[in-house]
Amino acid sequence: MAEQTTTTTPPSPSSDKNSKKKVRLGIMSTAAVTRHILGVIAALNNNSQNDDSSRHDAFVTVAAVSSRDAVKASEFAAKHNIPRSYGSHEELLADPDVDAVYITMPNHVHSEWIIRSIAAGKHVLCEKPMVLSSEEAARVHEAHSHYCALHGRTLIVMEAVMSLYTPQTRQLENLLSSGSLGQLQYLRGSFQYNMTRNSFRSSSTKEGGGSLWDVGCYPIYLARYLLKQEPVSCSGTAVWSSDDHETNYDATFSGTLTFPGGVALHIDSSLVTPFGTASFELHGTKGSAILSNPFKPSSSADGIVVNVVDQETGKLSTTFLSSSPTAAALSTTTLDATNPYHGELRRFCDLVVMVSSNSSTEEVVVCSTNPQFALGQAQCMEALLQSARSGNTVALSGGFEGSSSKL
Ligand SMILES: NC(=O)C1=CN([C@@H]2O[C@H](COP(=O)(O)OP(=O)(O)OC[C@H]3O[C@@H](n4cnc5c(N)ncnc54)[C@H](OP(=O)(O)O)[C@@H]3O)[C@@H](O)[C@H]2O)C=CC1
Ligand SMILES: O=C1OC[C@@H](O)[C@H](O)[C@H]1O
Repeated sequence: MAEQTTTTTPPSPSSDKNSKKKVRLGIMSTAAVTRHILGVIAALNNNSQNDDSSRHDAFVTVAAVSSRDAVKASEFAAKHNIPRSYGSHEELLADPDVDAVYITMPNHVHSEWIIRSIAAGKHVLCEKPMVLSSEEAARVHEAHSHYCALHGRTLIVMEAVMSLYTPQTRQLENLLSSGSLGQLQYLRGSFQYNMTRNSFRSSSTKEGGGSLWDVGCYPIYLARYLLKQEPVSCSGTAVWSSDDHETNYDATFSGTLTFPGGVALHIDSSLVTPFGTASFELHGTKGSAILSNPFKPSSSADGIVVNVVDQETGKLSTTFLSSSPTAAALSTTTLDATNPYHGELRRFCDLVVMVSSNSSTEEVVVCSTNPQFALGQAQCMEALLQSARSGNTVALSGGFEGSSSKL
């Protein structure tokens, strides 16, 4: 467990020429996943140079990068035009000109570095999964509450789940609140691919390896986010990578989570299918919504097919929610085709600026970035793995106090 330290002068986001706040981000590690956020930031910078409208203002800048290896850090910094590089994460945390960190290390060290970052007074965007157990979740929660109370300052700690920040997800929220699908009956989510490179993903499940932690988590995040509820029980089945319980991981996972009122979520995930697939479906008493690329939409054609049966005439109508102009045969509603990593980064930076300027923190309490959201997720993941190991259905306590109402 990291020692807690205190900061004397909390950093505050810098201002550009138009007095717009820019969050100064420090990237922790040279992981492959950083390419998504770096791509968004490069595009933002490019746009703001070529476009005077505030629509394209760069709201974030990468101030520094750290790695366990100073040479790697400096090469990464040179490649991506990052002003400062450090050969240790401690040095980055001591940089007063870093407001927030982006934690991209392997899963088993996330909670340690979140806690160290909080103690250094930094806002945190941490790659999923933020934590690997309820115990880690509770430690992060305690460190966060302790820091905020001691310093009278709100720190944002957000789990980087890009799927929650897409236009498709906004559209699903609208569909559910409109009631057009009727009473929800069940949801189904799937994410599989062929893991071709060696990584922490083939470490034991205790260390965050396996398909459930890597990709099976996405339909669970999305369902909890949309339903605004925590499941009450679950069961899971895995195809294990070996017979050694200490070191094996789930190469493939299938599970069912039951929410209050009996709504079921079926999930499956795999690291060993020959090609990648992903889908998410919601089925209600009046209709269904089917997404072909729900977690990481990448093109304008990644939309939602909504089938609704008219209760009086029995007639089925199909709508395709998409930004694709080729969907002319169906009744088409346009979605804004935004990069999911842009939505995620924008949300994080808006929250950092909001709490740094001491404006209302009410939104922080009710948004999906509340640390409670990660706590509820940790309970689901632990319970599913426990069920797959034991062969029993596992009861869930409904999440941490207030987690579902604060999504
Ligand atoms: N949201 C998304 O779309 C995606 C999210 N992810 C998440 O991002 C994270 C990183 O995944 P990925 O990019 O594939 O990872 P990589 O394997 O590419 O990189 C992880 C980095 O962490 C550092 N590292 C490696 N081992 C250790 C260790 N034992 N302790 C501390 N640091 C270590 C290394 O950086 P260095 O040598 O510089 O220290 C390494 O480059 C994971 O949590 C994953 O779940 C991954 C892919 C997509
Ligand atoms: O989080 C993730 O999402 C996309 C996958 O390709 C990747 O392996 C995983 O870590």
